[in-house]
Amino acid sequence: MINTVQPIKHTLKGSLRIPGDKSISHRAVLFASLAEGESRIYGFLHGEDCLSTISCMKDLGIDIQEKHDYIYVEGKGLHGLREPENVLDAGNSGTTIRLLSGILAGQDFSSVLVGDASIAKRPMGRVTGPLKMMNAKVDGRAYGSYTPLHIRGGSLKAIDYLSPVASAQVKSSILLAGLYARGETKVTEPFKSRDHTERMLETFGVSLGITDRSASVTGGQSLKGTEIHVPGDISSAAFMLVAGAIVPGSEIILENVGMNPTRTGIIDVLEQMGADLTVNNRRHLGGEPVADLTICYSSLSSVTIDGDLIPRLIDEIPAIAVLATQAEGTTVIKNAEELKVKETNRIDTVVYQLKKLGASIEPTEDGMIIHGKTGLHGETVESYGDHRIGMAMALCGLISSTPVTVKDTEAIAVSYPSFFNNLAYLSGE
Ligand SMILES: O=C(O)C1=C[C@@H](OP(=O)(O)O)[C@@H](O)[C@H](O)C1
Ligand SMILES: C=C(OP(=O)(O)O)C(=O)O
Repeated sequence: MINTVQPIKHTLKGSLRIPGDKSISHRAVLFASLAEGESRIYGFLHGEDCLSTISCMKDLGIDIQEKHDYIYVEGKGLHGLREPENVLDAGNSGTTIRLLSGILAGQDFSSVLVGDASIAKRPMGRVTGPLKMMNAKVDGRAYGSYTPLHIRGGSLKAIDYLSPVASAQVKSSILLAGLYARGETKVTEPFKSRDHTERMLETFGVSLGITDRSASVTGGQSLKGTEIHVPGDISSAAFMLVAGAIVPGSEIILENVGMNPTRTGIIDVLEQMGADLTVNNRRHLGGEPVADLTICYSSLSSVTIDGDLIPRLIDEIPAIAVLATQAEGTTVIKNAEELKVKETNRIDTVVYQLKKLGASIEPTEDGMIIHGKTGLHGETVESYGDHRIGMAMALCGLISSTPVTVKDTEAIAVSYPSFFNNLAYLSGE
């Protein structure tokens, strides 16, 4: 699928309810499946990644049904999964394959996990390594470093793991395996990563030990079915925040956006850049903070983004790079080498596609440098099947002198299926 985005004739105006958070939707389905009794998930994201999680859990014998306004899951308890008859397909979703690996490490049966061509290039050793330390039998290409993964779980031993990367997927995978291990399993990270697993396990009745950069769980605790309300995804909201900040005259209201502090790096960056952003109606939805955001166009200045801010905005960097092209001065993004192992190498894909549109941007070993403010012009750009690259390029079309054509935009359905509809609504079409 190819989409051409025309330069905006007027402004972006209106109020949107952002679709459900992808990270939280995955976890809700996984944990509800492992819980005892029924769960209902409201506000679930019907993105392709989360649908991959549902389909894997169905293949593991869980009854999951789509109801009018919620997803019904009949949990079978920690030991209620059945050996799948076929390979489990995670599609494009790193979260699915890595979190599920942790769960499968605790199962006394054999399973094979695969994904698409992008997943085949992404590192799995970061989870299979510690899972092997816990005594799971895991194999795959390069000794379990790449898919397909074969996991035969069983009785696990607890570990105290010092993760070399700040990754919620690594942390979550090990903690989930830890539910099946004897004793206390602990993960410590260089910087705190998103903590949705810890918060939601608590909602399901599991007690955890949490410190600044570590989380621990004692094995053998059971999960109890519950109701989950999924907030809007700040990573999807980020694209609309950037759109509102760069299209002159815009005013956009985004309702019900997740404001978990481990995810709000984009808010900090917008504020530091001088964006006209207001956060209203702060409240809690289940175990997560949410708010309504109003973004208006304003002039922007450059920032430096590094250190512990990086895990708090890692998925927003493609959108932030577009924002930085419209900010006066030089924006530097560093310590973001994790970008290289996402759906694409997002340092390369962001830099080379933005360059095609006239941006002054260069790659570095661990990030990028963007000189602003530059005008952008129309061109045909690639998304390389990466949802966030596709959306970032589409934003450029709103402010370019001539239309921007983005290739392979079907990938956007991975996280934000209504992206183009939402943009069309805001532009009054
Ligand atoms: O746990 C999660 O839901 C996610 C964690 C992050 O990945 P890493 O754990 O690889 O940092 C993020 O980039 C991904 O989109 C979702
Ligand atoms: C990296 C992402 O997701 P995942 O790792 O689940 O594929 C993302 O959504 O940007």
